[in-house]
Amino acid sequence: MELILKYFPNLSEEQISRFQLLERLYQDWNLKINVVSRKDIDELYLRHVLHSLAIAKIISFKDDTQIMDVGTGGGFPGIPLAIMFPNCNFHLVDSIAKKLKVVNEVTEGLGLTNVRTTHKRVEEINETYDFIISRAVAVMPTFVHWTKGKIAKKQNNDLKNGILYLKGGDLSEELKNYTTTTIYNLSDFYTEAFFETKKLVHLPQKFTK
Ligand SMILES: C[S@@+](CC[C@H](N)C(=O)[O-])C[C@H]1O[C@@H](n2cnc3c(N)ncnc32)[C@H](O)[C@@H]1O
Repeated sequence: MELILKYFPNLSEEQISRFQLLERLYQDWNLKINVVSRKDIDELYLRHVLHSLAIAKIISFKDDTQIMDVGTGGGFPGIPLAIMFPNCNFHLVDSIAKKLKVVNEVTEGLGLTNVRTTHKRVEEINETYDFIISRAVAVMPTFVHWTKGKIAKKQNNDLKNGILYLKGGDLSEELKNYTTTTIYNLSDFYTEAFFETKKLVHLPQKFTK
């Protein structure tokens, strides 16, 4: 938890208690339904929470921003961001029901009212969002194809509506067709070795049509 406060020192009491509660909730639920690897549970705050919150290092979502987390798995990056932005709406989607069971239990345990979940493939979702967030789900061309037409035209935030994708490694080949993409190195935000090769990609709306 100190790790979170190191990079996000201005959290409210409610946010701090929710972030603290996360560890126990994931430990408990992970014993029943394994959605996070053992090693990752031991380093939940580093590998999952802080990693998810990298998105909050480049954007402070305005109130009422609509966000979909595609392939949320156990709730990342959606859950930490829903704690961070309690006045934004998060739609967490995954094609595997048992993962969403954990997400629903954690959401309830935290008392979050800004999270809903849907058990579907993202291709079957017919809504629009200001931002589509994701981590480790598909290569970018596939992801762009799946999420086509799901970004709202109206802009409410300083950053252009679009995809915010957490990725690792060399992205030059995968992103060569998306020329106005911005790639953020997470090592610019965080000093831990885990983030050395990690990136956050922002693909603005016009490339997601
Ligand atoms: C490697 S896991 C990543 C989970 C989570 N985002 C994280 O970073 O911890 C990929 C997840 O994407 C989901 N997924 C893959 N293709 C999908 C699709 N077309 N629609 C919805 N979910 C999908 C899988 O069920 C799985 O839970």
